[in-house]
Amino acid sequence: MFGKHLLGWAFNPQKCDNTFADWYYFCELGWAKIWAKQNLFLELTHIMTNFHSSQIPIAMTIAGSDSGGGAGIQADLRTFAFHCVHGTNVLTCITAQNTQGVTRVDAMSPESVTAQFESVMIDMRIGAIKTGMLLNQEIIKTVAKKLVAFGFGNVVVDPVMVSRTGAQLIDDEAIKTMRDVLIPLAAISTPNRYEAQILANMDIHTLEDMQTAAQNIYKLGTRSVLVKGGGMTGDLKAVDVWFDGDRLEVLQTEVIDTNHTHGTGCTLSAAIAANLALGKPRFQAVQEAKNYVTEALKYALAIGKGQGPVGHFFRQFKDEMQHLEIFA
Ligand SMILES: Nc1ncnc2c1ncn2[C@@H]1O[C@H](COP(=O)(O)OP(=O)(O)OP(=O)(O)O)[C@@H](O)[C@H]1O
Ligand SMILES: Cc1ncc(COP(=O)(O)O)c(N)n1
Repeated sequence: MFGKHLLGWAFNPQKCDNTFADWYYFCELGWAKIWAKQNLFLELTHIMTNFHSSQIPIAMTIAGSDSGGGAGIQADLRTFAFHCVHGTNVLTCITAQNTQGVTRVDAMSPESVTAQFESVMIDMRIGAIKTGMLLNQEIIKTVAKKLVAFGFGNVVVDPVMVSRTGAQLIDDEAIKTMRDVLIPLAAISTPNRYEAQILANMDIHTLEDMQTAAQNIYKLGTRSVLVKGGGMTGDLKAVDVWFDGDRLEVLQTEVIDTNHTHGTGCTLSAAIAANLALGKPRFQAVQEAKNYVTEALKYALAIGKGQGPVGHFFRQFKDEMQHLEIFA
């Protein structure tokens, strides 16, 4: 009984309220104490298995691996964990990457992408999916086909096509497929400035441009769109524009003064997907995700020789770790 109550507290998403540290400490300390003092391990394992299948929300990321651990699948899974959402993943490519850039990319085959997707979908109840780096036209088409086959609509499409610095990451054919085939399947699309320029077919320099672009991209068929401002200048860096066919909203936070912004886009879309999996409405999911990214930027990690990653749960450990001087 005692074990049941403790597990209920530790893994109840309603009570979780972003306290990844609570969860961590519970596992590290609480669990060990229970084992040592009461020898209830087998009972707890049994309860946890039942709990897992019935109550923990599950999300999926379809994205690439970042060997440096700052973006891609690695950032997505950490973000899901912070939100107390179990993360599953479909790997689309493997990048050799660090804080200074990408030196090699190996694509997974469309057959592998299909197999990973089906394997998870037929077994678990997925609440929301996010897509990240899909790399090429074949993989984009494969993902779109599978989403349609499973009738899955709770999808956040982060159309990774152009980096925030303006470098094109996928070829023109793949961009066309992203625009014509995948974006129309999205519940929420989250283009950055340069991706929005391509999708909306216009230059973006001002807040008004971001608003017009959001309205144009909505016409592609996505059920809502968030044009992100990280690639803008000045205060607009922290401004995103939302349009869902009805509401045109400007989301603004403080600008965080850091160069260590690697993984912000991945983290934002993963946090939106986690919030959707937790059952939050779309606009609320986006608002809370933006606040989460802003917090993660405050605890960005000055690691490596280049642009370090955002700190996904370091806020929780700030008192213990401040002396290490790792934060940006
Ligand atoms: N310096 C900053 N201060 C506050 N918010 C920021 C800053 N930089 C980016 N953001 C926010 O981070 C989120 C991600 O936006 P961004 O435009 O950087 O996406 P992206 O280009 O896909 O990401 P990346 O740079 O990781 O490729 C947005 O909500 C944006 O407003
Ligand atoms: C594997 C992979 N996926 C995505 C991105 C973009 O990351 P972000 O836009 O969040 O910095 C990246 N650098 N690597």
